[in-house]
Formats: sequence, C-alpha cells, structure tokens
Amino acid sequence: MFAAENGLKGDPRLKAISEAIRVIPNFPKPGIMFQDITTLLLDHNAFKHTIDIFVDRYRDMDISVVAGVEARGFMFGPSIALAIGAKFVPLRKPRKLPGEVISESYVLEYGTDSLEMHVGAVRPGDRALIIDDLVATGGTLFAAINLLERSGAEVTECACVIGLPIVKERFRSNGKRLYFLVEPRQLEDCC
Ligand SMILES: O=P(O)(O)OC[C@H]1O[C@H](OP(=O)(O)OP(=O)(O)O)[C@H](O)[C@@H]1O
Ligand SMILES: Nc1ncnc2[nH]cnc12
Repeated sequence: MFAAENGLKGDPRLKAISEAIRVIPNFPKPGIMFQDITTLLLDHNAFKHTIDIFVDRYRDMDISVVAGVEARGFMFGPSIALAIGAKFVPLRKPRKLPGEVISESYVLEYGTDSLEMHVGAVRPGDRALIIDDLVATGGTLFAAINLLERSGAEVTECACVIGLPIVKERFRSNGKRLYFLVEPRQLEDCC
C-alpha cells in the first residue's frame, strides 16, 4: 500500500522525498528510467523524513529483524532497525557472505540475480520487515521473502521508498504486504 492511502495523504514529507529523487533516463540500459536515491541521501531533511515515516509505522509492530536488500536496502535498513530495536540482516548478492548461506534466484527488470542470507541469522519465530529502495517487478522482494520464510520467519511487511503501483496487485494476490512511500518520478517531474 502507498503511504498516502494510509494516513499520510497530503503529508508534505512525501512531496519532499519524491522531489529529492533524481531520474536518469536510459540507465543502466536504454528504456530504463533509473530512480536515483543517492540525491535523497544528500538531502538531510528528505532522508530523515524517509527514516521517520518507516520508524513511526514499524516501531509498535513487534518486529525482531529488519532484512535489507543489497545494495540500496543497506542505506535505509540499519537506521530503521536501530530505531525500532530489531537486529539487521543483510541479504547479499552471490559470493559476498563468508559463512554458510541459503540462496534464492530471481529475474530483474534488466537481468537475473540471486540473493543470499547467512544460515542462523534469522530464527524460527522471528518477525521480519524487508527493506529496499525500490520495487519494480517485485522479483527481488519475493526472493527476499522466500529466504526469510525458509528460515522460519514471519514476514510482516516489505517496505520500499519507491514503488510502482502495478506491483501492488501482485503482492495482494500472493497475500503479502507491501508499503511504499512514493511512486517513481518521470523525467518531466524533475531536473
Ligand atoms: O522489483 P525488482 O524488479 O526486482 O527490482 C528492484 C531491485 O532492483 C534494484 O536493485 P539492483 O538489482 O539493480 O541491484 P543494486 O542495488 O545492487 O544496484 C533495486 O534496488 C531493487 O533491489
Ligand atoms: N527504474 C529503476 N530505477 C532504479 N532502480 C531500479 N531497479 C529496477 N528498476 C529500477
């Protein structure tokens, strides 16, 4: 669900967050409108609003683990985990984690990839929140959900800064919860 449909309609923080995201057309390949969150990280107010909105939503949900998706989920997840009193678990690209891992493959808007998680980082009974910067097809988040559920965790919700409205139906039909703050920017909205 989009934050504006859930109590934040008209909240000026959402506009500030959206305006801090830069759009780079045709990166990393023709036809992709790349949503660049590095400019959001440069804007202290917009970055803080992003973390504050997530912390307000998740602080009372009894979440024990925040799992961040490499690479951009690492930029938001740890701050949220610290603020809500949860552990942080990195979900990494292949061959980056040194210990024993479990792995899930997925198809991307521009290729295929896998995510890996350390065995033992997540325990049966953990209540998980998965964080990433953006959901496009949802393939990455579904791989992340599978990793956590295979470890016995209950995935409470997936949260992203940017979400394509079209992906909401895919989550709903799979019985999974998705929360995102803003829709992708178009080039004419920005720069
Ligand atoms: O919803 P999806 O279609 O699965 O796409 C979303 C994923 O794509 C991007 O990461 P990317 O794979 O480009 O990796 P990076 O963050 O390491 O650059 C983004 O940060 C998400 O993780
Ligand atoms: N359009 C996009 N912008 C940034 N990251 C992405 N990951 C998948 N699609 C993307």
